[in-house]
Amino acid sequence: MIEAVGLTKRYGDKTAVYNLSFQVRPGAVTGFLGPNGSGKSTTMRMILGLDNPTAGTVTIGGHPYRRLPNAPRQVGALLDAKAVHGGRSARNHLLSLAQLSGIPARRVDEVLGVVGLQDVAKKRSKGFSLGMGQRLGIAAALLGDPQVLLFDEPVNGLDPEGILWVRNLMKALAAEGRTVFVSSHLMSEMALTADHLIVIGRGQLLADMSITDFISANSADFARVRTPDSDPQLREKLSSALTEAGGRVLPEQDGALRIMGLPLPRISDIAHDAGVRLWELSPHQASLEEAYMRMTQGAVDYRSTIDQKSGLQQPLPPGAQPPMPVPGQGQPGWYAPPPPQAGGQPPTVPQGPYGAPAGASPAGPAAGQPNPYAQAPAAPQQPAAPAPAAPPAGGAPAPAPQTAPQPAAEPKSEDAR
Ligand SMILES: Nc1ncnc2c1ncn2[C@@H]1O[C@H](COP(=O)(O)OP(=O)(O)OP(=O)(O)O)[C@@H](O)[C@H]1O
Repeated sequence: MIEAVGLTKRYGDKTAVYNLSFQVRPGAVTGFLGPNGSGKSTTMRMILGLDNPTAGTVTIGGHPYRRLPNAPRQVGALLDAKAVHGGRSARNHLLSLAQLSGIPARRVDEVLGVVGLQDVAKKRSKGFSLGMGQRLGIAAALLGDPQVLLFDEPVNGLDPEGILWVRNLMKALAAEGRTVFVSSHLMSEMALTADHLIVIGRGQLLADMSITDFISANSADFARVRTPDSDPQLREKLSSALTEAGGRVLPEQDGALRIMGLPLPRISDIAHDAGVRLWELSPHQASLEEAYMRMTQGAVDYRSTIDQKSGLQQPLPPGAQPPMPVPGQGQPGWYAPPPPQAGGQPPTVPQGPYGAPAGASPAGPAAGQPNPYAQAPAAPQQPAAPAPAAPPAGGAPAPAPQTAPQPAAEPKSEDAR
């Protein structure tokens, strides 16, 4: 298990991670989500002992990474697939990593087979495609047959077959009882792969819950209603009637209406009473992507000037009400309506492992430390220059950038796959 408690990282004035507490448990794939620059890679580097926390702790199997005995056999990681000596063959790259960690050479051939690179094992990695590089990075992570695995954007550059392979691999690793922690920007992929989600925004915890809970806590059930295209007045009439009855009405891109706050039978009755024929009346639940967008839109650092100026919103139809802002979560867009609760309040969310709300609100400030985000402007910030990669911390032998280690407290079977 990975456990972070009050984890904070500052780079000069920049607070990359603030008071982050979470657990990543074995036997499940835990997705790690957050907008660009929200602190995912920094968190992973701290887990792997590549960066020192400014405050707080993070342990693997109860030990800081650097104190794990034979760490490369306890924890494996893919952080940067490009961090490979391009002049070396895939096999030699893995062999050198194996030698450093006392892993037998036969394991190199095994993992090359697992990731499907056996036929190009003797080719120099500088000729590898992005997808091949990702596979080589995954092979390096698997080398020590670790119980704990961290993957930073593992499906980057992979084709659909490769993405499916990674998905099945993650699930299989978790099914073997391993701890699998994976960051990704692909929500649809996370919805298919992860059992549990940890979501951060501007370095702070936004959610720590199962995918199912995350979607229901951050999205609203809604109905789609479509009136005959030939008569736009019917749409307006229905929109007014539904609004009058207490529903929230938003336009869909295809001309339908999205209705929140009214059950389907009631919508049907209202339409009937108003003399409006319906071509569609269907129940819906927002996708993980919509739920994620809704949760994180207040914590996005980098936003297109086009989005800033015109937004994604469409003009509302007559009688329709704009979505209400949710405290601490920014202004919802048309695709991310507030939950259908009185006053547009955010839903009750499950408690996190430390008693703090694991859902919409960030964890409280660390004792004695001011919250650096307390005064953060709601408006998007100016894009900053890309951050330089953090150097390995201190003088301790750092793991190879893409190959980090695995935890001591959990038993593991050698060559289990
Ligand atoms: N070595 C560093 N020095 C200064 N600032 C840094 C350093 N590393 C990261 N940062 C800053 O910390 C913040 C978090 O960066 P991080 O790379 O952890 O985010 P991320 O969530 O992984 O982003 P992405 O999804 O774009 O990879 C960013 O604002 C980044 O510029």
